[in-house]
Amino acid sequence: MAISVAVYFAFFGAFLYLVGFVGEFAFMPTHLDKGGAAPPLQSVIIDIALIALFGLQHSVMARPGFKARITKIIPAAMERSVYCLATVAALVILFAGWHPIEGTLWRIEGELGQAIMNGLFWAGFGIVFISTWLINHFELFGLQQAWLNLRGSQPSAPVMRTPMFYKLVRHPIYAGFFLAFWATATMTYGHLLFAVGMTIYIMIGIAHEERDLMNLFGDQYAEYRKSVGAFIPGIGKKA
Ligand SMILES: C[S@@+](CC[C@H](N)C(=O)[O-])C[C@H]1O[C@@H](n2cnc3c(N)ncnc32)[C@H](O)[C@@H]1O
Repeated sequence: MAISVAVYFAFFGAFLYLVGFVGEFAFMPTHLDKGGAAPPLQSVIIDIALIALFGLQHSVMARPGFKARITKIIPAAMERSVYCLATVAALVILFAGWHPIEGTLWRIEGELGQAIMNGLFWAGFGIVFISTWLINHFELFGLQQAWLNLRGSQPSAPVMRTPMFYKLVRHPIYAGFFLAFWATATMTYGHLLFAVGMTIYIMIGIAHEERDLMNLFGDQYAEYRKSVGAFIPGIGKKA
């Protein structure tokens, strides 16, 4: 339980850092436009490697086969916390190792345009945060599993949830991340590389996640895919 609480706060800290990192707040020690210096090609290679490391950790450790193997070594009640801890490690490596790439794809000069982009950025991270509560915040970050274990209870069977945003789209967390990553008044090449890399990773991750959800919830999830869009209401329904 103590480990899970510590991991929860570490994860929360990493999430807050991510907001400042993507938002490129001046007071951050590093952000998408502030970090190590290297020639452009070297920076691109380093950044792609950092995104790939995060993507691999996040995808491989989320699969049922990996969970089955790791719970032979660690207690099942700790599995999600270990996953979150590994995510924190991958994020810290990315935050520390990021190399900005000079050059700008677009820059919005007008105050209204900047305010709109800023609003979309905050809306994106807001949607992510709220959506974690709509699924099950404490279960997503491993606290519920540790708490039940402490009380000697077994976790109940997984439940498919479709409240609020989930009635409109199947992936509000990922839609929120897309908004937060792409909505910027100044799109530098470094920011662009991050947004493209994370978008590719999420799209690959979704294919695996939906396959797992189909196996877990069967017809219930199949019906959901038929009637609810992926990121934008009504778009991306799957027969
Ligand atoms: C990081 S969350 C992302 C959830 C969703 N793809 C989204 O973008 O909002 C991934 C976890 O949510 C679970 N999950 C996804 N959709 C769900 C739903 N409708 N009900 C319950 N759990 C869900 C997956 O099994 C996985 O453990």
